[in-house]
Amino acid sequence: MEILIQNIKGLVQVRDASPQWVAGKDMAELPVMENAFLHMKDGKIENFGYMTDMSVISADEVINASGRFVFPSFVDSHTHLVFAASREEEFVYKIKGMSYAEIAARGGGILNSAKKLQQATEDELFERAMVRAQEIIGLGTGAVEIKSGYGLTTRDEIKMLRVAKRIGESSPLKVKTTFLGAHAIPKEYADRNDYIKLIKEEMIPAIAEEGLADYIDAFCEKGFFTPEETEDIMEHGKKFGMKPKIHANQLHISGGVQVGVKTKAISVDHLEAMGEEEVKALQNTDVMPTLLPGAAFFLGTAYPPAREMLNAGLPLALATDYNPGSAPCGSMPLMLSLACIRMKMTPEEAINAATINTAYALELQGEYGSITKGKVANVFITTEMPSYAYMPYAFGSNHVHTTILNGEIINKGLFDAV
Ligand SMILES: N=CN[C@@H](CCC(=O)O)C(=O)O
Ligand SMILES: [Zn+2]
Repeated sequence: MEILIQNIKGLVQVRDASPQWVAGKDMAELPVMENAFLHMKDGKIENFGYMTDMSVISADEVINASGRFVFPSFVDSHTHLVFAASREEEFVYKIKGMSYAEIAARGGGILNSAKKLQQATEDELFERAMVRAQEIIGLGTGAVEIKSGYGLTTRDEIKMLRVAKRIGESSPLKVKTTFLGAHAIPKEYADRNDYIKLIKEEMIPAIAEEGLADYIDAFCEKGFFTPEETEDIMEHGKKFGMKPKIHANQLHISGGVQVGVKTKAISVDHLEAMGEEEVKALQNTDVMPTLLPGAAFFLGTAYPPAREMLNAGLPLALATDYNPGSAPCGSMPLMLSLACIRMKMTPEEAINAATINTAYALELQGEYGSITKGKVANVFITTEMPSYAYMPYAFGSNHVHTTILNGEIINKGLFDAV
């Protein structure tokens, strides 16, 4: 299959040689080629350039993108896409003033999702998660990380990860999986060490045996897992080939950032509660700080101090955290808007954060996250818009018009019939 997109108003995130990531001041630079063409062949980006330099290309499909922009598909590097049911009853408790921690302490929150997930079959979970997978494809996402963490028994954690893997096999999404058995301690464990022992001695070996997880995660937070426990679990996971990616500093300065640095995590995610020491700890490391503004928006907590982190020269990634408890939304375009509006990131910084830097956070920067020859042909064409900054500016609408994943047209002209 060969696709040619021509007369592109702006080809966004074009890079001849893709960097590992972009950090600090460099995040303000977003390379955009105006009046461009993009040629995709056999699932890969074959060539791109200015229309004035285009030679004759005989493609199976020729798309005229005049007035529209072409972006590399978003990489959403943090989701809990597999869950059994929504939790809007807790949404109402929150509206009435109860905090996330109070709801969790009363058996709501993660434990509530675990109860529902344990009752669902693998096929039921798969069907429900596939609906979400289709939804995020329509919102411009092409690669996604999916965590377990609502199973909390060996059987159910495995069930979740099998479903996550099946999504990667049954949809055009590139999927990476993360084992998050250390999401919460189930109520039946009078001694928390017994649950941690189960994670280390039973869950991790069984999951590794089936090759179900690329990464290992823990919710390092007051009332969940301590920094010492997190470190112990991360180190154990590493022995089984799972690299750390940690839920850190969401509600408090939890020590999660430092554990991430110490255990050489690929990313530390959330970072709503950051002090100077945490920012410093991340400097000169390979850890990608990943911000999840959908959770701060939904829970009404402080937003991560993005500008301070950028001023300190750090790279930033942006992901949705799509989950039923703290961020029931898988829209990467909305994350761009929240990053700009609430965290004072510029559109250029936000787009870099949601493409090349999230690709790094999934170790996919060699194949995804930019328009670079030889990378996977994962792109979307926008609706007609005056500039690429219109994408985060005009929040709440879907500006993704046509989705191409692995060099195949997935959704075309979603709004043409409207
Ligand atoms: N913070 C921990 N885990 C999820 C929320 C889980 C839930 O409430 O179901 C998060 O990333 O926000
Ligand atoms: Zn999360």
